[in-house]
Amino acid sequence: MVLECTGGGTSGLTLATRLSEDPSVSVIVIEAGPANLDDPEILNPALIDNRFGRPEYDWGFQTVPQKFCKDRSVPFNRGKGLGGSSALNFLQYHRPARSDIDALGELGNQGWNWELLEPYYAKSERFILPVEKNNTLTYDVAHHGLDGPLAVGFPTPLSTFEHPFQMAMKNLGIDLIKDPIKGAWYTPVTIDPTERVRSYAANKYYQPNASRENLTVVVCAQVTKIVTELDHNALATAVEVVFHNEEALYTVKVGKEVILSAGTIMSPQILELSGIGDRTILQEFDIEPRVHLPGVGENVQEHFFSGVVSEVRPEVVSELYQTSGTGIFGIPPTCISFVPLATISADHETLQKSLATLINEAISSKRISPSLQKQYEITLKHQQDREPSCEFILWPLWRPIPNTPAPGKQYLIVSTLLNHPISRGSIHIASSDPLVPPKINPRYFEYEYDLLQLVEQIKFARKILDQEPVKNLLAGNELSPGRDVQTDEQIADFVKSALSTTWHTVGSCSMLPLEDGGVVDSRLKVHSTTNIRVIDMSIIPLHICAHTQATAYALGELGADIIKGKALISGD
Ligand SMILES: Cc1cc2nc3c(=O)[nH]c(=O)nc-3n(C[C@H](O)[C@H](O)[C@H](O)COP(=O)(O)OP(=O)(O)OC[C@H]3O[C@@H](n4cnc5c(N)ncnc54)[C@H](O)[C@@H]3O)c2cc1C
Repeated sequence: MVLECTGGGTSGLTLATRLSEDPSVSVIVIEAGPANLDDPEILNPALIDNRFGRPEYDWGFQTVPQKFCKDRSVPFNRGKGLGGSSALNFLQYHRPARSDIDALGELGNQGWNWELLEPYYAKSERFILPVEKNNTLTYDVAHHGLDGPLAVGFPTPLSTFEHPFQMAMKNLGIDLIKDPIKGAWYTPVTIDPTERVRSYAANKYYQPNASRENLTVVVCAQVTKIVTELDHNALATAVEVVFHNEEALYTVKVGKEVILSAGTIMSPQILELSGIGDRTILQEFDIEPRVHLPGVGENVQEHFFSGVVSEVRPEVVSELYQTSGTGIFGIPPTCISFVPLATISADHETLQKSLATLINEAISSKRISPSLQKQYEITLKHQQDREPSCEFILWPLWRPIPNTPAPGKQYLIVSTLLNHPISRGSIHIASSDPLVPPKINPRYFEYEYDLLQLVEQIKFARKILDQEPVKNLLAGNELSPGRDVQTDEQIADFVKSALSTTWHTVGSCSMLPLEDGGVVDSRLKVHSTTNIRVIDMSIIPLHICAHTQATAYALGELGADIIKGKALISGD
């Protein structure tokens, strides 16, 4: 049996490594980027954004101008090379709330719930307990896997910012908790604390198994098309995979299955180039439609990301450098809180009502599909049940957002993420030329509700910075938005200028029933095909309130068991 995995990223290498555990199975991974193995620029965990825009590491995508966000074209970095975005990400690692995973089943995906996925989070993780006793850190070993390939731990040393942040959150009525997901706590990171290197799909899954004879990895090879044959029931079967390498095109015959793991941006592009997608879009680019699947490239969701930046008192900066070597400015952020809107906003009931009204109006005017209606109803219910949808992170300023910092000064940012957005975007081909990047349109703030919620979050981020003991660390100068930005309208205007991607995009190949605009079924097979699956973050149909890498690994693990016939065997 031969399986082709296209995309050697987070889910792709997890999947390929697990599938090739069976010597009777041959696995070929085709990765567009270079191998980049043992590269200190990737391994050094302090270098988190040094590779942005460099084509050997980053696809360097951009969105189309955002109509509801000042026509800005927002940078959309994505990892390129073995490990994919796990080689480029900011290392934070944690699982989502149970309710987010149960929602996958509620949307019609038989068998999907927390009980299904939880063992696969655990299977991928090797949580390494801190060696030094640290009264600041909290964790619950029961929430972690201990024997998986992916080393996960806490950065050492921590700075002296974490404890004040936690205390400020407590003073603001946020529960301090041991582990995810509702409250303030310390996220572990994908750093191997023993080796002090980034732990990612390439060095923890692939490299230890690279000598397997049944595992072949081809790099610098961009898949351009899957060639299919149609049977009398119009079911498509993949027969060849075409890839581009150094100006030439190559073809691999499909042995058994093709699995797309090219990520949320590129998996829909490969499907559309192969004639699987909305026939109208395909015809626009003279691509022969093989399977009419209008959901391809639709239902795209992203965490919206903004924040408040404040100057740190100079003496605090020097204390930090003395006490911890590098202080917070040299370590990845670990202070995270996921909280319900109701906890942070006095206006939450008004907002909830406006969400309910928006849903009702959209239904009665037939502006949204029944599938989207189901998604929105789940989002509203999560709000009412006080499930988390807002996120706050304390970290050093790693880039000016958007005002320019004064030379020689140090800043902190409380970032805030809106994790259950209402706006839905799309990712479609922009050309029949596979080397032309797809058109990425997140449609930020198409629904004003998202803007209103983010404004509330910015106001709460300010409260954190104004709260002791954090306040005492700061010089009192707010760099962004700046103290002259006070009214809701002014904050909304700032948010539109400052909004960034969180690189957590999902949904472009949503796992949903066909009649609900789905692209893959609950066993991750592309609808109306016999041997094409998608296994990466693009299949998540309703966004989770968590960073996404833990889920990308869990999907790779689960996907391997589905293919091996060890999970979701009867579809229930
Ligand atoms: C800058 C950044 C910071 C992030 N920070 C965090 C964080 O701190 N914590 C967290 O949990 N998550 C974070 N994420 C998100 C997380 O890393 C991703 O959600 C996850 O890694 C996605 O996994 P994936 O397998 O879906 O895609 P990827 O890991 O991106 O893999 C896709 C792979 O497919 C390859 N590919 C694409 N097209 C083709 C083609 N045509 N042919 C062949 N190969 C192809 C790509 O080169 C890539 O290797 C971050 C992401 C980024 C980009």
